[in-house]
Amino acid sequence: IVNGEDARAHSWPWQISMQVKHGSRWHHTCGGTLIGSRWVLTAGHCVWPGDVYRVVMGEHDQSVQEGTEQIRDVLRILVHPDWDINMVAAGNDLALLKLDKAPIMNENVGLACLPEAGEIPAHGDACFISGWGNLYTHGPMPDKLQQALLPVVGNSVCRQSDWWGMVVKDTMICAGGGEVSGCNGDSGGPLNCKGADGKWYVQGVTSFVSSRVCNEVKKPTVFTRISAFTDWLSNTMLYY
Ligand SMILES: CC(C)C[C@H](NC(=O)[C@H](CCCC[NH3+])NC(=O)C(F)(F)F)C(=O)Nc1ccc(C(C)C)cc1
Repeated sequence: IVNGEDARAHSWPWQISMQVKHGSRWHHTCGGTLIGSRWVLTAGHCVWPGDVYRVVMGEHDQSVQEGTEQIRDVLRILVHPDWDINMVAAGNDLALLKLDKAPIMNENVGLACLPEAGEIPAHGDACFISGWGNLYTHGPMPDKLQQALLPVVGNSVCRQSDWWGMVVKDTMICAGGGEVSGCNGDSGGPLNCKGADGKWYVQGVTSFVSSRVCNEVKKPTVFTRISAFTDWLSNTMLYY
């Protein structure tokens, strides 16, 4: 996240770190959201055939063993059937990770609330992006979970030619577009939006930013809109 701040520890208890094994070491590669006792939602572009992943929950500072971490292996990976890495603009940038065992739910690890099918966050809705992605383009990753206020940009604005244009589909949410943005490593993480009931809902899965510079003005961070995939999510989690 570019121009964010340290999150208060464990204030987004559904935020997970998806880690990939390189040799004998594990590296954070993407964010994700705990949406079921054994299910994590992340981005399709976070999954590469042949890689081995694990999920770390209850994490805050990745450089410190805080005693709140719970680590699980990934038993099964289900990438959305219409995701195509060569057609990022088509959307469907989703993957479900089934964990080998459910984590213990506590004040540091909990399930996200998901929106009703078809719910579209309004232009100007105050949402927060969270993640351990780069602090600036090609910059370092932080140790502590970052967060940043990222107001929703309605698709009619986001589709303007000097913004994202027709890259933005109905199944996407734009947010930000100023000096604050997601960046590599935030992929797959949540867009946290406060509902009318005062509860936080995860409305989006971080998908892409400008390929020129993460926080390019008029190129908001683009999220996969979860409320457009409620059937796929429930059917997949029910079946596998
Ligand atoms: C240096 C980085 C920031 C480059 C930038 N990376 C990204 O946007 C990556 C992965 C995107 C998947 C496609 N490979 N995502 C992120 O950095 C995220 F913000 F989501 F955390 C990018 O490729 N962005 C991109 C790629 C394709 C498009 C087409 C839809 C035009 C738009 C933006």
